[in-house]
Amino acid sequence: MDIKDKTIRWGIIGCGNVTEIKSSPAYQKIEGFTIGAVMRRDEEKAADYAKRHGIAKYYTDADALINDPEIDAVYIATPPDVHKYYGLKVAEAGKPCCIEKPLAPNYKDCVTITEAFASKNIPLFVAYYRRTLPRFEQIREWINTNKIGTIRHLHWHLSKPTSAQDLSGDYNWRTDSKIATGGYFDDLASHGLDLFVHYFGTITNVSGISLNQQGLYTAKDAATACWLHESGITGSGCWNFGTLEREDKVEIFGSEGKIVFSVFENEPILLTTTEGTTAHEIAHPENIQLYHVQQMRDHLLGHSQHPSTGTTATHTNWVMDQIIGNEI
Ligand SMILES: NC(=O)C1=CN([C@@H]2O[C@H](COP(=O)(O)OP(=O)(O)OC[C@H]3O[C@@H](n4cnc5c(N)ncnc54)[C@H](OP(=O)(O)O)[C@@H]3O)[C@@H](O)[C@H]2O)C=CC1
Ligand SMILES: O=C1CO[C@H](CO)[C@@H](O)[C@@H]1O
Repeated sequence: MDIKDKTIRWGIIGCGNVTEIKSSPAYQKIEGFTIGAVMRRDEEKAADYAKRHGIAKYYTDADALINDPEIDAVYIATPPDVHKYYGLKVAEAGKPCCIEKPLAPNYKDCVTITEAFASKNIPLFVAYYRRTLPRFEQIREWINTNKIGTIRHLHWHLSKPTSAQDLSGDYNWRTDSKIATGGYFDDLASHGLDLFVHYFGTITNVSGISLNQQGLYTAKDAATACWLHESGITGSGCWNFGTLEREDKVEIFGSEGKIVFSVFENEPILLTTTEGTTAHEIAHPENIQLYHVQQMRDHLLGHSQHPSTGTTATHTNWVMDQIIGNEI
């Protein structure tokens, strides 16, 4: 039976934090999608998750989920170090796939994953859901309709205090250099950089400085960079994970105005034009991946093209590797 004629049954590999509210409920809410099974290595937690979310089957073996004939598509929501391992198996099984961000810990692995799906002409989506959120699409509309004139430059400053977990020395995959060379940069800066490419196109030149200032974990904790989009717009960024105060501020500078917003916080967007400054509150859906999931459904039905694919996410990893200094 053609995928277009039936409800698409998703299997989820890795059912941790991101899936609880942000993603899984969206897969159950969108008409034409359902969740057929989940998998994680801890059986008790897998069973508990399936029960709480009303999912019929759970596995501790990913191969069993991937090859289950009652599973049509697979969402990989594990930490990034095993995205390639599972992604290649899903491509081999010939099933559409969505992989959490970042697509992999480095650009090379992203290329391998993306080519595996492309060679079989199977859709590969990546959960950079900001590309589908009304709040960020409103900004894109202002940019594209020259609301602030010709765009010249953008700057993003993201900083966070050292957390109790960072100080405790307890294991955290987000700051393990074997999983994320750039630490919280990989985890968080990826979202904004991906969004800037969505707004302004491919980045052709980028240089960065990155290091570990605090010595609290193996990953890096500080980075700064400048770059050029193919459109001629310049960008700069600064990410630091050991400051007194939290800050998350993007400024887009145009010839006739400015847009100020935050990537993670829900403060109003400030739009300055020659007529003054206005504040705009645009709420997110309860399950923040809702429109991303809806657009995967529309893509699979052949109605529209999803904005976040293996190809777009691979470019984001290329930019990140340039900044963090991973070998390309
Ligand atoms: N788009 C977004 O807003 C967000 C995206 N993310 C991304 O989602 C992914 C997961 O993050 P998060 O949910 O916070 O992580 P968690 O640590 O909360 O959960 C990870 C899950 O993956 C499972 N897992 C870990 N290793 C393996 C493995 N080798 N095989 C199978 N399952 C495994 C764990 O279960 P077990 O140990 O039992 O196997 C657990 O269920 C990351 O890529 C992250 O960057 C995260 C948060 C927000
Ligand atoms: O991608 C992400 C978005 O935000 C979360 C925190 O607020 C992160 O932990 C996460 O990995």
